[in-house]
Amino acid sequence: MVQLPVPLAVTCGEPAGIGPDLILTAFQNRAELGLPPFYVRTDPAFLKSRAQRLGISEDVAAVTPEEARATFARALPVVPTGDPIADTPGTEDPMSAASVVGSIRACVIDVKEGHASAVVTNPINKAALYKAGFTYPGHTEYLGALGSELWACTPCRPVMMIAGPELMVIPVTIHIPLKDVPGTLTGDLIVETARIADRDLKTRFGITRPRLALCGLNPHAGENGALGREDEEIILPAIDRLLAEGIEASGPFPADTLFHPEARKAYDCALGMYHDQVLVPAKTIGFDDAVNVTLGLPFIRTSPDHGTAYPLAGTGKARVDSFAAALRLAAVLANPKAV
Ligand SMILES: NC(=O)C1=CN([C@@H]2O[C@H](COP(=O)(O)OP(=O)(O)OC[C@H]3O[C@@H](n4cnc5c(N)ncnc54)[C@H](O)[C@@H]3O)[C@@H](O)[C@H]2O)C=CC1
Ligand SMILES: NCC(=O)COP(=O)(O)O
Repeated sequence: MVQLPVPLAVTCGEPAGIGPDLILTAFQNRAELGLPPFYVRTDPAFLKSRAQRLGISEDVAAVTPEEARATFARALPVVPTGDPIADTPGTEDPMSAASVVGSIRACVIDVKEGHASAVVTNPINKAALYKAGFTYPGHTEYLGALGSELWACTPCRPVMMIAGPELMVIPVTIHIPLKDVPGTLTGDLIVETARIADRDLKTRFGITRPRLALCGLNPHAGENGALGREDEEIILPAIDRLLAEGIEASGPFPADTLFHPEARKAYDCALGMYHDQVLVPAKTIGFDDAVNVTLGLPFIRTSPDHGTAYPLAGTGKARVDSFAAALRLAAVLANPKAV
């Protein structure tokens, strides 16, 4: 008998967003999209309601994580979170925050307990969760905390990577206000981030000698200090430290000319000093096929590269490509030998 792979655990994300639509569309087209088996942790009645709204007639089955693998061929396996969720596309319900966060935590526990091979998250509305008392800036930071807690390893240092077929990028600082970036950027932060990138690109992505290109912080990478000193005083010494460790780091490069096709041939992954510096080119070049991957964790986590897209929720207009790519990549990273 052919043994099916261990399924992926998928979070519901913000119920008012497009996450539920993506789950249902992906399941409906699982064969054409070449998707590995997965199950979702949410309220099954809510997903049935969204399916009806979208005109998707696939069965939704309430299961345990152990039953999910065998169910996937006939019905969308859903492990109930216990809390009822209202189906109100585009309008968030403050009551759903606990279920959204609980779904993330439960999926990570599933991996720890061997029920799932990896976690794939759907977009959350960060502001809505902050309002409900969620203290982490985003999934990335929360998953780092869960990794440290559940694996009892030295504190996990999660690193955000947006990976597309044409460009892979990492923001060194992640979800912080732009005004705080210069004060947060230190040599240690850059070196730590690049070490994790180097290690995970080798071990998870099979790149033998990852070439990391580091962006400068200031226009023209500081123009020899005339346009800012961080490039010379923080980033350049960090690159020297990385080179001394045998990590193939280069830069600091002016970010405005690092992302055209010819420049991209010279590196495997670009490290930016702040979120938008590298997420703008990554999403511009690969919005539909790029995947958000968290490096530095003791488990695999991927996610689509986009957000909740409220106006599209419940309309059937959300494109499933990035979510499908996130499912496929999670399965590959969780089981590299199967590829
Ligand atoms: N990983 C996560 O949980 C993420 C969550 N967010 C959250 O999403 C919310 C909305 O953020 P925005 O900046 O508006 O980004 P967004 O990605 O939701 O939307 C940006 C634009 O892309 C379009 N779009 C997004 N996904 C699409 C898809 N699958 N198919 C077709 N069009 C799509 C939207 O309609 C909109 O025009 C925020 O609350 C933010 O916190 C944003 C990024 C990642
Ligand atoms: N813009 C991408 C993003 O912010 C994703 O954040 P996270 O929730 O995956 O940490």
